[in-house]
Amino acid sequence: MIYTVTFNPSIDYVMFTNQFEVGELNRAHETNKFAGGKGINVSRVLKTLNVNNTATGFVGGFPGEFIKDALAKSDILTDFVEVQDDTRINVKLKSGLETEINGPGPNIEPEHYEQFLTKMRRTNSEDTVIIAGSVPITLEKPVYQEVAEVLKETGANLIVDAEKDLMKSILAYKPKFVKPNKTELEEIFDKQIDTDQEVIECAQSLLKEGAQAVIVSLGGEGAIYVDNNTKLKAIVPNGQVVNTVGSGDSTVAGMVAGLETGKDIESAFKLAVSCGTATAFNADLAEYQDIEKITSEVVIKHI
Ligand SMILES: Nc1ncnc2c1ncn2[C@@H]1O[C@H](COP(=O)(O)OP(=O)(O)O)[C@@H](O)[C@H]1O
Ligand SMILES: O=P(O)(O)OC[C@H]1O[C@](O)(COP(=O)(O)O)[C@@H](O)[C@@H]1O
Repeated sequence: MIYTVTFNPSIDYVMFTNQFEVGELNRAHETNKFAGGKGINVSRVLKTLNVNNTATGFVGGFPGEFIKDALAKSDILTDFVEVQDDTRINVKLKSGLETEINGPGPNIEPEHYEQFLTKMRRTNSEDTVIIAGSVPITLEKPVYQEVAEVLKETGANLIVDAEKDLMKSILAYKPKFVKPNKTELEEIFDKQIDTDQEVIECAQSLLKEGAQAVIVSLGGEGAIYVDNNTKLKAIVPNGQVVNTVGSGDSTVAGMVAGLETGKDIESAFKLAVSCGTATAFNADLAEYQDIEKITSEVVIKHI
């Protein structure tokens, strides 16, 4: 089974405004609410690609009910730990520019965390676990590392999409791949990255630290894939960007789906970026027909 872990899910409240003035009354002309959080987005796109999976993590209160309900409607299996506090609601403001405010997340009690670890202890070497996104601030333990330690024992495959220290903390556990975006890569290496060669060198450093492969997503510039044998660059088509929230998560989902269905690295990577771009061009996450169309337009080069 494929499991996605979202420690800190969210309702993504997307508001489209014609203009936005800080400190003034602004009115949205359209709003949407989506079940979000990085692992949950991966689950949703995996399901769109007909790859069954189970979403786990912590949910609470009415936003938690909203998320479980949305996933059930999409036939996605869930196995969340229920907490007392409300799951966060993240605001995504689309006013020409994209502005995001993400909440800190609910209180997670030690017994909730223990219940979650028990679920991870039930995985086995046939399973893949994708851990993605931030950790609620009340969960002070090194949870990424602790989960990676459990998975090392059970033999399950690990895939990670998280910021700076969270991602760095698990490299030694040899994740199948990690997916920083360019900004995250710059934060990890504390320097500005301007060229593909610099991206490759940073990715290779992550390989040296233990990652088996690295996908660096570059927004509208596509993405670069690096492992010890292969270096690929994906060029994505131009189109109308509607909402890039979840693009990176969609990239992760496409890669997992590609590998899971036996595609070679190049085809899996092509599917990955096609999912990312199909999401960027849509109000919600990528839809199947759009992914198929964009796949025929993406160009993959060996670099
Ligand atoms: N403006 C865009 N035009 C086309 N594709 C995009 C655009 N922004 C994002 N994407 C697609 O989504 C992927 C992930 O986007 P990126 O912004 O790098 O990740 P994240 O959401 O993690 O910050 C990119 O590799 C690309 O395929
Ligand atoms: O856990 P974090 O880092 O606060 O991120 C959560 C947010 O990221 C998202 O998962 C989107 O992530 P990406 O745009 O990087 O794919 C949103 O659904 C959610 O609001």
